[in-house]
Amino acid sequence: MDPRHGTEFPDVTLAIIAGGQGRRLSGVPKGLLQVEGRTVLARQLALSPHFGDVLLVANAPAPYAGHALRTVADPVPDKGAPGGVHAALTASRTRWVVTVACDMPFVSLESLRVLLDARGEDVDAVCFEAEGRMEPLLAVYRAELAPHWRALLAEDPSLRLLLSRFRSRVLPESALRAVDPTLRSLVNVNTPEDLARHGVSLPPR
Ligand SMILES: Nc1nc2c(ncn2[C@@H]2O[C@H](COP(=O)(O)OP(=O)(O)OP(=O)(O)O)[C@@H](O)[C@H]2O)c(=O)[nH]1
Repeated sequence: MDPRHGTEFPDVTLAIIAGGQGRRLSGVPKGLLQVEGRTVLARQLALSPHFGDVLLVANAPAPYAGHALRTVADPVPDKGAPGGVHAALTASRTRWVVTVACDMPFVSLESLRVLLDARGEDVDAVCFEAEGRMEPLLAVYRAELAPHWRALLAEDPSLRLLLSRFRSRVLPESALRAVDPTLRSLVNVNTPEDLARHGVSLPPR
């Protein structure tokens, strides 16, 4: 599929990063976790009409097969989330990529707009810092970083280290709170306790 035109962000791919093993949730495909009867993946895909393209990064794609999504695996395996972002940058057909982790059930379009509006010619990546932490899995990246990113993967870097190697714009918590007062877009669920706290359910057996 060619990148879609006539959308709000035709030069941006929405990349859902779902290549982890979800060990703290006994290996459940986290994109199939449910909120109010809808999977997290479906909630995130509801944002996709605003973007030029959409992409799923999953090393074990079978659980997501029903969605008929363009799906890629990590070209460099065993690098964790940095390898997932690399996969998205490599597979992108658009100039920019917005990454969303598949374990973030409450990502809003408004929060993505804040990130996307902070792009510029002198910027390679944009993310938020909130409650003292950067969140590089709700972030915008320039796709042409892919080869540089790949070279750095040899060092087994964290996402935060990678961001420090590029021209990254880190937006303050107040920028997100202006559109998302409780920072729900940044919630990610990793453990049974997280599921209970945020009203997220396991997929039906
Ligand atoms: N493509 C890709 N994505 C990954 C990889 N490791 C983690 N992720 C994704 O990165 C995000 C954050 O992952 P984590 O919570 O750190 O790891 P996880 O594998 O989901 O869960 P745990 O095994 O419990 O740590 C999720 O969206 C994962 O799907 C990987 O090796 N490749």
